[in-house]
Amino acid sequence: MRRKLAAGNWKMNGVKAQLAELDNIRKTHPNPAVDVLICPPATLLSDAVKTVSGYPMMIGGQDCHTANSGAHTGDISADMIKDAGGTAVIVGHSERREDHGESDAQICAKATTVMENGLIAVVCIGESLAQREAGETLSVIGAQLAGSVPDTASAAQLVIAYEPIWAIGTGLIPTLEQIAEVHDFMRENMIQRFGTDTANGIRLLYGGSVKPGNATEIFAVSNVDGALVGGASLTAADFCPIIAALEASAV
Ligand SMILES: O=C(CO)COP(=O)(O)O
Repeated sequence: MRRKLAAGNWKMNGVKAQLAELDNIRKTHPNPAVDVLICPPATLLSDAVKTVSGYPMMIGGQDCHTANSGAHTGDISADMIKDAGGTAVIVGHSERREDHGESDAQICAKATTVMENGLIAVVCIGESLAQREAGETLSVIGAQLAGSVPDTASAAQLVIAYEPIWAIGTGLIPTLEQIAEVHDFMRENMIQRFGTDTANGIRLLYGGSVKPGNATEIFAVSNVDGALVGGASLTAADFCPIIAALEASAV
């Protein structure tokens, strides 16, 4: 039904030498049984696409503008990412929301542009520690889903990544029960909005301190269809065991 997805977000890490890690992933997993996506910094997009030529790995962007072109110094568009050979774009990462003040409405507009360009939008949502401690997690997630996911979304072009802000880069992860609660909530929310068929095709990823050591237990959680991995996607040595754990969970 849903093909599992192991996604890596390199964030602002990597110069050309980093592309060797894509080769290493390819050598270790020549024929992955799950979808694999790496989102390098924009400067490496074209070279990353060339590096994985002939290998079933998707390459994506980490953000894009809402427009396809125009007077927006420093921004890149979904059209440019597509032109470079990318097939997916992360939108609404909490680091973009925080560093650049991005709102749900802007993220929704970005996701719409990504989909209009025929690419997959990986829409990120997640609560802060203060929101979790205040018992607001599900209401925050519900509001972010309502505000950031376009009405026009199709299952094939939408991936949602649940990334609790306090779990990103901290080594902390929610309990498995907490992950299940949010993922079940997200699935139900999508069913209410898009109907069962579409909702059951949307991949829901968990992100935040996913490592080789915790991947297997996270992938066994209800409605977790893969991971969006930051730090542990930077080396094949860390990312390949995560791919393997996802493959094992898929059988
Ligand atoms: O933000 C993340 C992926 O987008 C998660 O980052 P870490 O895996 O480094 O915690």
